[in-house]
Amino acid sequence: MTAYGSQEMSANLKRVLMRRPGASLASADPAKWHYGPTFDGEKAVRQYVEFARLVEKSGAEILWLEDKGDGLADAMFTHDPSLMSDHGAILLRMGKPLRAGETALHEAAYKKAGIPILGRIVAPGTVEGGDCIWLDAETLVVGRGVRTNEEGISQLTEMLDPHGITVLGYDLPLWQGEEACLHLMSVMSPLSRDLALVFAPLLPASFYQLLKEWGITLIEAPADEFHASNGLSLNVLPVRPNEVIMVAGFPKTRAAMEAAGCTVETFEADALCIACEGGPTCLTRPVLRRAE
Ligand SMILES: NC(=O)NCCC[C@H](N)C(=O)O
Repeated sequence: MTAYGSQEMSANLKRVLMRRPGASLASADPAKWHYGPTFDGEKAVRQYVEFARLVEKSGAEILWLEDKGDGLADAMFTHDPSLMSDHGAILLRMGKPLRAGETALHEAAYKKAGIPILGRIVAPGTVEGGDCIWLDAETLVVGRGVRTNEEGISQLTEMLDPHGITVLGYDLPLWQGEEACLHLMSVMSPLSRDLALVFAPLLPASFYQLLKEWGITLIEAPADEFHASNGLSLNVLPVRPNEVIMVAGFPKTRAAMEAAGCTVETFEADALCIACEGGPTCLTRPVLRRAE
């Protein structure tokens, strides 16, 4: 099956590219990778099993990449090295130099699955998938920051404009510095077409205004849980509109989403997500999302 296509963030997740962490993560040097004090490679591998079980339970087909010890510890965060469109996959160029080798893994996986490549970001451009949010099928918002630069956004614009897609770039704050991971998706998780979980203090102000203009209801992520989780309380994965998977341990954030009509599943991820600076959305590269 070669099905692909995704120009939205919360329609039913039908197919997804994921990489099971193994030897590379288990032996990662936390100082080199900027992993936090709760990092424990073996525990992270175990926590991932539970996350994968939740994705499988949702009914999504998983295209698996395996970690056979190539040293690419961050490669489990498959959201970032490529982006999917209805016209094929876009191979990205990572802003974090340690992650440069991951794009080739995605390219090989798409080739094997028979999924066409629409284009690729080339030097000096950089774009990471976590900085890209489809507001609708014709509008891609991209965060400009440490990981994604202006040149990368220009290349995306040239690639997508012929398909009737507008690319809008917004400056991200520096927050915890150049070594840390702050993507646009670190401060906003779309939950359905008109509902999103946000941490407004770190959103680009004019993007916040755009979301309001578009009539998107914003759930404010409780600040104490956002900070306690290194921002990961906010990174939630919709497997269907308003049906999400989140990291366990953030009851106020969970209750805020439930009060807005969401169903929430959780998994323990102190060693996997909080330590490694990436949540459930980052652990998945949607290949096919469809309303039906
Ligand atoms: N989309 C995401 O927010 N991905 C998280 C990536 C975390 C990884 N340790 C990184 O620094 O790139």
